[in-house]
Amino acid sequence: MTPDLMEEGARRLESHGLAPTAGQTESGGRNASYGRVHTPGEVDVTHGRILYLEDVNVSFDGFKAINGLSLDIAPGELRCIIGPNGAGKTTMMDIITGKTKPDSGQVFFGSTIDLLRYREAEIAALGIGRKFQKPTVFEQLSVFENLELALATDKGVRRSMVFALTGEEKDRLSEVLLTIHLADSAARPAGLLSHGQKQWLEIGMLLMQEPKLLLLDEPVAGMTDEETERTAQLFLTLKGKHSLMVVEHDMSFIRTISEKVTVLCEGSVLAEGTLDEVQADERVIEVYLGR
Ligand SMILES: Nc1ncnc2c1ncn2[C@@H]1O[C@H](COP(=O)(O)OP(=O)(O)OP(=O)(O)O)[C@@H](O)[C@H]1O
Repeated sequence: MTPDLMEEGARRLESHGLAPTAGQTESGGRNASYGRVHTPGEVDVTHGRILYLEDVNVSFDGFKAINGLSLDIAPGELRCIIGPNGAGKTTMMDIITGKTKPDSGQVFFGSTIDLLRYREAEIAALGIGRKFQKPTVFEQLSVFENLELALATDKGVRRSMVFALTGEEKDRLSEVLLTIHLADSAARPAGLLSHGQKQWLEIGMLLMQEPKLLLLDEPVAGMTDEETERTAQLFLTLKGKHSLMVVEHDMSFIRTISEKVTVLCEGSVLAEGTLDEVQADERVIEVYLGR
């Protein structure tokens, strides 16, 4: 959650006579990228790629966390990223979202938008949404109000306490409530939701901003089997309309949703293909899946 969304949430809570809960977020400083600041232009996907990384390198104190990383994602694709701890998966997402600037390489959104020229908030505004591992929602606000709040930042009306939803926005909010399986819980305080429902709500908050590309970091960690299954269905619904990059360790979840899987290791792509293909790859078995 960006500072401006935090501020807006605090104002909303005050207007309800509620004090903002300290530690509203649990994401350890790695927060979701809300806060669209301007209307995004169209992303040029005529070359069949919504995201394109070429020979990207990042070192931390001489340690190469990302090492000649190249990959691309097609519009509407649902790409799964797997790999051992420390492979560079989070750092790759940090680079795409502008949190970390690489030492060298290219990172393009569509064919024309050079992401390395933009700051984190601007990249969110361009239509790249990021979901961190832990849910980040305003627990004292209702599900509906959380979604409304995501729209408020989208509309650039952070300073106004009250704004009227247009018919189109009401429709979007209703559609998102259905998509995230929370239509029956619209009036519930978010704090009363289960862990899985909070995750869906946060995904819904991103969806309110109509992102073109969604980056999701371990979305089913800590979920029950039923919640994991519902999340798989949710992602399959989102695919096509949005492009998704999903980092996950849960192999049965990946089997349910995946088309193409990329295996990262030591900061670069070790293997790419269907889950069956990468699971049969000796190098992947060696470094990640075990024998
Ligand atoms: N800011 C930083 N400073 C120093 N080293 C870092 C920093 N960020 C990441 N690293 C190192 O870079 C490597 C890649 O880390 P990263 O978090 O991207 O891996 P990961 O694939 O996401 O791992 P995991 O599956 O455990 O989340 C690790 O060795 C990590 O310790």
